[in-house]
Amino acid sequence: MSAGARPFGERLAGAIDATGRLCVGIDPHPGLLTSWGLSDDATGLREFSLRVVEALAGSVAALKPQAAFYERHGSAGIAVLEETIAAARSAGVLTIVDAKRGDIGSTMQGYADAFLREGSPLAGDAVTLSPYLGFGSLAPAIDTALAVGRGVFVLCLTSNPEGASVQLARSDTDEGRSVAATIARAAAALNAEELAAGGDPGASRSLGSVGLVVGATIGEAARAAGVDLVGVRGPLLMPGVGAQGGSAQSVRAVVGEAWQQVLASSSREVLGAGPSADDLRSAAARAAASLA
Ligand SMILES: O=C(O)c1cc(=O)[nH]c(=O)n1[C@@H]1O[C@H](COP(=O)(O)O)[C@@H](O)[C@H]1O
Repeated sequence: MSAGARPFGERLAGAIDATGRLCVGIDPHPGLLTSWGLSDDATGLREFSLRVVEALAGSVAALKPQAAFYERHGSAGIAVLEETIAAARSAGVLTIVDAKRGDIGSTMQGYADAFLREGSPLAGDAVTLSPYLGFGSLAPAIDTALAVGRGVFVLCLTSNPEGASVQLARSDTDEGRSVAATIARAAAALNAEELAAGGDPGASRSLGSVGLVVGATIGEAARAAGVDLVGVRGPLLMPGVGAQGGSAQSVRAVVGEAWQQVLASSSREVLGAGPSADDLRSAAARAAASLA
């Protein structure tokens, strides 16, 4: 899909309405390449990625290629990531490039140019960002995304157990709020501005283009951290479904009233059903049905 006039949040809401709340991560782990009968090199990576796009386009709301598994193959792997993004665009499925970038503002513009600028071969429809140099340092990426109808997902409450030691810490500079709550409030302010500018300040089903990453495995952490997920008014990318132990039930328990914002994500559990396209589609359909 060519980014442009329609905001990312609106395009994602349309994809969720059409196909359900599932995103499938394209995480070509070496073990998965082997179990699919493919070589652990750029040729195997290409075959794996294009098969996933072909099998799942049209039946999931988004695909999320994990940049790490392309970068480990060097420049040939990055070329495959570019080809995967282009194939998904041609197939009409949204892509979230999982690159988790974050740096000082001036360098952040470089990442924005790579992952969000119109015409960049590494630009999907959205990118994951890490806010631990300060949410404000992400401004060049967020500004670039919003200007061209792309989106971002900012890490807020991650699925890994180590995340809590940083994300639940209380800030000295933001009235004692948790780090996660500070991040969520910053995203909420940007979404309120975007939705108001789009003439849709009140509609509860609208989604802004600044999403948060909230793990499917975090239990009560959003409440403990004082994070108002409904108030964010942006999509909640929820990895951890499947291999990390998360499920539709755990997603519901984490988000409560914010269900309409959920985009649950699963990688290994779906990919492990391959290489047959039918088996991949069945695994994705089972995961999507549990989220209906
Ligand atoms: O940003 C992410 O997608 C992400 C954030 C997070 O908190 N936890 C998390 O697992 N992820 C990513 O989601 C994917 C999870 O893969 P599976 O555990 O195989 O479903 C990996 O690519 C992770 O890097």
